[in-house]
Amino acid sequence: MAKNLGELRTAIDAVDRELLALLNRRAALAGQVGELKRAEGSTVFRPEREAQVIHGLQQANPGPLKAGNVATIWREIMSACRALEAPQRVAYLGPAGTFSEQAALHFFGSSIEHVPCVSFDEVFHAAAAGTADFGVVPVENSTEGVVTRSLDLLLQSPLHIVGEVSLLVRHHLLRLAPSLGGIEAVLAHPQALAQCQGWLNKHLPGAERRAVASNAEGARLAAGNPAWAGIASERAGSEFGLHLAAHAIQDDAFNRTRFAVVCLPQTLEAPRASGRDCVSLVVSVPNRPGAVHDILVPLKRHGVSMTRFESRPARSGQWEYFFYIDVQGHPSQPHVAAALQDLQSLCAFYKVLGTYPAGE
Ligand SMILES: C=C(O[C@@H]1C=C(C(=O)O)C=C[C@H]1O)C(=O)O
Repeated sequence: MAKNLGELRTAIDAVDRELLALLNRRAALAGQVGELKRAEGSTVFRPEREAQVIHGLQQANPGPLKAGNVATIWREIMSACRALEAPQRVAYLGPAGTFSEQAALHFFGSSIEHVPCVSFDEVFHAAAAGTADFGVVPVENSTEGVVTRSLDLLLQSPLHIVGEVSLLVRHHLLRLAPSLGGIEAVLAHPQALAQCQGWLNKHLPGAERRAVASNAEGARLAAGNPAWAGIASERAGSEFGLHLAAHAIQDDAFNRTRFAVVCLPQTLEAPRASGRDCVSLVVSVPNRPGAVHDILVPLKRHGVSMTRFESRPARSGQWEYFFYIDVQGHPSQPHVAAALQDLQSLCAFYKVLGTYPAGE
């Protein structure tokens, strides 16, 4: 016979008590693992182990919970377990409500200490100087291409990449009024203005476009002037009490941004193989015919897939370039190690930016 509401709620309360006991048992076990790791001098946070935990549970999941729900729930459980040791301090381009913050929460879960910064340079500086344990910076957008400042900073910095996050980026037009009338200026980060230029040309051709340090900063300013609008996330809208005057105004419905998680090598050594890994490199080759072709040959020869190839001027004034290359796999796999070794022997400059579990 079907249970009534009261009986169902009593059953749910009983399950919640069981879950609570199990979660605390899990937290105590994670704490013991932490003690063991500290005793042997290794770092507590292991992103590749967490990626495996989530992947394993998704495989074992009989439903009705969806795979995405399983990931979200366990990311939070593991975040809470880690924070019992010491909350991780994570730097990102602030203020609250930026996509960088969203990426940080996606990667670390919400049991973190927020270190919002005013620029990408400051994010790198905070993580390198130790005022933050990790930094999260955008590296690439599916509409606008690379985030050049982040790539330049990665090249110069002692930080390495230990993880990546890919976020679907939906931009909304946010302002004090719920409609489009009377907007004189639209304030946002240059990347967001560029990702929405088609929509702005069509719907707000007369409005000035003003570049500001972040989208959330644009939203904050729009909250102080009824003739201004910001382009930012829904979260930034609620943070500053703004209406969504227009929903999802990015020109590409599938607009995504990829973020890198960076830290000093002593904060977290390179993650071990998770089974779905990526190596990011930056190299330069001597300026001679065929040199760029040559660096791709070892990858082909050893059967290593390249998922990214970008160039940036080397600023030598000589039309020389740095090449940013991502390959699939982990250097502990012999074919990956052999390909990287051959590639390195051809390069005038070679730096591994990081080895990390591939984001979804
Ligand atoms: C408990 C561990 O340490 C940390 C916490 C984890 C967890 O809560 O499952 C997983 C990996 C580490 O980041 C572990 O390595 O198993």
